[in-house]
Amino acid sequence: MTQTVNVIGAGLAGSEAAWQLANRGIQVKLFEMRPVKQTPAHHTDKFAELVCSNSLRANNLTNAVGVIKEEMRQMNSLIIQAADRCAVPAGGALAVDRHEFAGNVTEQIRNHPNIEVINEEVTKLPEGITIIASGPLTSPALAEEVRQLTGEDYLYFYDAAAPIVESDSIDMEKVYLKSRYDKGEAAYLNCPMNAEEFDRFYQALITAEVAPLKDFEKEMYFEGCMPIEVMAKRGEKTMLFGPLKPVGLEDPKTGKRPKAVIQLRQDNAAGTLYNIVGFQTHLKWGAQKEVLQLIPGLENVEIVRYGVMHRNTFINSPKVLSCTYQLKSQPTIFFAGQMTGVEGYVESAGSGLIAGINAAHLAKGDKPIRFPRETALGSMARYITEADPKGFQPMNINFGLFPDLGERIKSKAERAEKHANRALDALQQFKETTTI
Ligand SMILES: Cc1cc2nc3c(=O)[nH]c(=O)nc-3n(C[C@H](O)[C@H](O)[C@H](O)COP(=O)(O)OP(=O)(O)OC[C@H]3O[C@@H](n4cnc5c(N)ncnc54)[C@H](O)[C@@H]3O)c2cc1C
Repeated sequence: MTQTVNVIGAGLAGSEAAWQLANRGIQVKLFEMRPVKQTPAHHTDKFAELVCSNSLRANNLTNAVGVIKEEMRQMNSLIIQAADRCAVPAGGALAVDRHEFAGNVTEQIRNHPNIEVINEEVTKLPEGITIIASGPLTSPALAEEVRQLTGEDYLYFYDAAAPIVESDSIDMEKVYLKSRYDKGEAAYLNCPMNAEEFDRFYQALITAEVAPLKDFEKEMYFEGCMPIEVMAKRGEKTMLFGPLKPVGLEDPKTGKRPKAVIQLRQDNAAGTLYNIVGFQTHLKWGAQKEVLQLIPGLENVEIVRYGVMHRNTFINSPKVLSCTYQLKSQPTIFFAGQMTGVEGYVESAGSGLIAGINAAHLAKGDKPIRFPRETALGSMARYITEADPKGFQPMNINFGLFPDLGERIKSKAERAEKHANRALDALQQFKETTTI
């Protein structure tokens, strides 16, 4: 008889895992604590809520994260299908209307006959096969359970989220619509700065007041989600080669390249909201407004959501997990999502996809399967479980994911598609020769 599988957390990973299980005929109990108990970063009661950027990043085969998306499409991924349905213009990226997207995922999960949603906080692990997908903001009681289960000390660090502003409040005379190197449609609003404007903005940013960090938590940032003020303090060049990079963003009015450019990305389908790209911040709210108002075009900006910072919890995957996402010491327990140390919406969902498939195998009395190393999904699973466990750091979302595939794609950009196609062929062959 097949067993029921518990999934804890209806975020990107848990929703995908539940979907994969349910579509394989497995009964799923999906536990989600929101809205009974909120996390410090979520705002709604919807599943798969995107807490910061509304972009799922590159959507083409010349980028590793584009390859994993394509693999997930071919694996009937709930998250990627919903994203495709709710896409908003974003050049070569797959960005979504976050409310439509989360609404879509929630509806499909709630309407699935094999999924029972239980709105409560899990404080003790349930009996039976269980996928823990409670994310970087796992509630403290469950985090303690997991700590005891894995016998490992947790690593904590901070992540940051960027502010969202009203498009009505942007001075459209001063900004221009363009994607870098005119790739894809012109999807970004660009705020150009000359040397003087940049200098004023830069000085304000490095001297602005930062919200206090709690004593017991170590100040440690993810490179890919580093607060803008922390980056600025590393030197102005760090910003000019980072999120304020002007190359490929010449001002159409002058034909010239500004000293710096701040980009805004559409955040909802109606186009009434924009988020400030790469502008995660831990500045005090008043200071945030003052600094943003120094950006040309944003002098009268209305901020609908300020940048925030919060804790991130993850396990030492190379020590405790196998590449099937099972706990080595207790194979009926799976981990998925950011808890495993993957970072990013798509990567989290991708690990949920594999954990869901494997938990379904186990529930039916079959052996879990290992995705081939050649595929992006398999490459990611191997990386996080085969990395050096000493000082294990979650993966950086901006620097390409998969050390194998990701690096090959980056270093040999002109042959990227060939590498990507090899990954997709490997997946195809895997599907033809294995019962997935
Ligand atoms: C502030 C912030 C900004 C980020 N910015 C980006 C970004 O811009 N781009 C990007 O790609 N990635 C970003 N990330 C990373 C990305 O959000 C995560 O990788 C992704 O959401 C993780 O998916 P997940 O399913 O593991 O966790 P989540 O999506 O967080 O889902 C976990 C779910 O578990 C629930 N839960 C927690 N504890 C319990 C419990 N005890 N019982 C029941 N339910 C519980 C939570 O309510 C939540 O719904 C960011 C993360 C954070 C926290």
